[in-house]
Amino acid sequence: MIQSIVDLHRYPILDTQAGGGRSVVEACHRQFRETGLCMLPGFLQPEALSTMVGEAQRLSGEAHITEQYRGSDTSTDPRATHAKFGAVAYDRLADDSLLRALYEWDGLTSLVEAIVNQPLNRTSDPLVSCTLSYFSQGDELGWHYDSNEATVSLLLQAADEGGAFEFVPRTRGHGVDAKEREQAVLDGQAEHLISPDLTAGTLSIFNGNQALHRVSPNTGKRQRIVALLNYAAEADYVFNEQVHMRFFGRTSPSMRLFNSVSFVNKC
Ligand SMILES: O=C(O)CCC(=O)C(=O)O
Ligand SMILES: [Fe+2]
Repeated sequence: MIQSIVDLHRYPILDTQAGGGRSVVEACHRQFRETGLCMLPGFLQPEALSTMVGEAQRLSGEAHITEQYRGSDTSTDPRATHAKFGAVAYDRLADDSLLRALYEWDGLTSLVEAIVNQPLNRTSDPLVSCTLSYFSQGDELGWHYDSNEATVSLLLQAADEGGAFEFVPRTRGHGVDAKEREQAVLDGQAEHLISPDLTAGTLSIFNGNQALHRVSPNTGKRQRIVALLNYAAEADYVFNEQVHMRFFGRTSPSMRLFNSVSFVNKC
């Protein structure tokens, strides 16, 4: 099954202790240690990528649009963060969804753990564990930090103009004057900005809790679609209700049923 999802020729990660798998992990770990960002282009098999895009497009109509000006863990500078994009929760992925299968594959958790060199667990959140974000024309996710130890994203469809992922390594952390660096980033003067030309099917792993990063405004017509796969150091981690409400406009799977029933009644 997993061989029809992940390109195991390019990334022989069934065994990360020996041979090619070990080399992949070592190279990724080095990238992650040096910059806090590691990318695996062409991680998905082309057919799996188009199946995932198909599922994401089928679900796009029910994306909850979130718009906010400050996240819960933004920089010290009040100019951060404007965010507007659509989000679909984990419970909307089909039982036979390839994205769900990839997230629930223990081999991926082991790979991420090896790259970041820290024990991690998939989160137990019925909504946030693995989500889809949709950036339509004009949407963006302004400069921010994440609260997770490590963020894993899988780009399913790139924008045709704008919608770029930008990342400033080690904006904050030990012995760093975060305020000065954050201001430079927000002034457009960041010294070490990384702006990779991400292609669809790329898996990225980054320490978004130490590096300011953003998705620049999508100025093109094509929707940018990205899957976010969440992990936590603690077992059975569940995000709080504020996060659920902000991204999905509901707090639990049953609320969705309740909302759609009341919606039908109003029609
Ligand atoms: O869409 C992306 O590539 C990054 C998303 C992100 O930074 C986030 O959801 O916190
Ligand atoms: Fe982020």
